[in-house]
Amino acid sequence: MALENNKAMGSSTKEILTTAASLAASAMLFHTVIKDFIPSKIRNYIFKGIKYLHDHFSSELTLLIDETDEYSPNTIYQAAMSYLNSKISPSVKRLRVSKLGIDDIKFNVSLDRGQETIDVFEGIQFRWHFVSTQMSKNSRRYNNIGSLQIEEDTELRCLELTCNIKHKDKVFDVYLPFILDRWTALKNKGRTLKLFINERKNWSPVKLHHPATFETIAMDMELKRTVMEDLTKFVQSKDYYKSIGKAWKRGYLLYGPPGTGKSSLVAAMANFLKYDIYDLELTEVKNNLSLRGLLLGISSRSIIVVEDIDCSITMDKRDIPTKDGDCENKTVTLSGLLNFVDGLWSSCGEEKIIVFTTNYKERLDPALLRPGRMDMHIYMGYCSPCAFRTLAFNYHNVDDHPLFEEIEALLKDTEVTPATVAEELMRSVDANVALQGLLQFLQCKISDANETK
Ligand SMILES: Nc1ncnc2c1ncn2[C@@H]1O[C@H](COP(=O)(O)OP(=O)(O)OP(=O)(O)O)[C@@H](O)[C@H]1O
Ligand SMILES: [Mg+2]
Repeated sequence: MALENNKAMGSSTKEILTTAASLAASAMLFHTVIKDFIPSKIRNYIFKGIKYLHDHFSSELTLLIDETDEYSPNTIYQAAMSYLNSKISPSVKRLRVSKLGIDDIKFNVSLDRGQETIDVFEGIQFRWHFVSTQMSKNSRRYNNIGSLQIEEDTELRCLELTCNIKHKDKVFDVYLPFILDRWTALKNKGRTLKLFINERKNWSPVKLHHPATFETIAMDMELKRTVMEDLTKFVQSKDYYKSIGKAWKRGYLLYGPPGTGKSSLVAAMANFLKYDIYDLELTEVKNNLSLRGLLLGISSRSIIVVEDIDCSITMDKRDIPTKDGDCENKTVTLSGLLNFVDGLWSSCGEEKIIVFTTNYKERLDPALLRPGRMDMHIYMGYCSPCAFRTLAFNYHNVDDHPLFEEIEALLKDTEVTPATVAEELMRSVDANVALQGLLQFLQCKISDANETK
């Protein structure tokens, strides 16, 4: 449209465009010459004028793609960042290099802040510029629901996409959808799952290589089937959640003694659903405001796990009002966490699973156990005969053995965790030796218990 306008305007417009372009090109030189003679306020004023002229007559279209859309990650930004990693022009002089795991053969190379790269797509040239702005410490602003937010040292990251304005339709109809499709395909196809850990206010990813699957988890068969069905139903229920007006998320509370497979079950869930895990260490989080920032930075299709919830949260402290009346949080509180779990924040972004684990369910605040808060409570108990068979198969590939009957009878009489049974089974690569060792271990344990009675 803009191009047609230019044509209609004829050669005089072309002259203006050329003038504006050369004005902009001379700006740098101009800046160098005048900076010693003209005060900065007047200088800025002159530059704003030149920029206005340039923008007004320019035939370029620039799209700004912010990292976050209000409080949720911006999918276009994520897709474009991933796309650009494979499109960096040879002329780019500054790159960021990382490696997700020690055994990863490939380096992840990405643009550094301030760098530009050119992508040619279907013969059209697109210029990408990675812009980063540091917001000053303790900036205060009101959010869209009118409450005061205090933000510290925020970095605003943004991608600028520039092309000729005549390609505007192509950008929206073809180029950006292509980048998004590529990203979705990459995310779903044989990708390595990630485990995110919170360090101060940010999430740091490492590769998730946990081998646990629902096949290897030793637990009651019926319970295992119920959990798997519940997860499958959840991922297929997008429309259902929408129709009942609920955020598309599900909460699980895993409880039981140490070494019964709670963390392993979380890994099995992630491997089953192909979801990333966000391991939220609450003791590392300064206050509810930081917690909110972290939670809002979590992508959809992920599992948020808070381990040992009974130890990691302040149950009794509440928000402490400051002198000037603002409600500034001094610590992470249960109310802050619950606000997220079933409050408005959790509806930003979709498809999330929240898992809390604890060794002591009875120590949890009743607010956390209230009906409807955690959708499913899963007890991970001591090793049952059925769980033992799974472990024997995991470690020695045996599904029957003459010692099974005796071991299973002893397991009914004593409390041994699957972790302990697994440890005994790993003592030898020979199944006969390992099972004999386990049998002796159980016999000793029971006779010790009888002696102390
Ligand atoms: N139910 C189980 N099925 C298979 N392996 C298990 C199971 N429970 C424990 N294990 C084995 O024991 C190890 C420790 O288990 P895990 O860390 O999952 O227990 P946990 O319940 O999370 O313990 P904690 O309460 O101390 O965090 C696992 O790496 C796994 O090898
Ligand atoms: Mg654990």
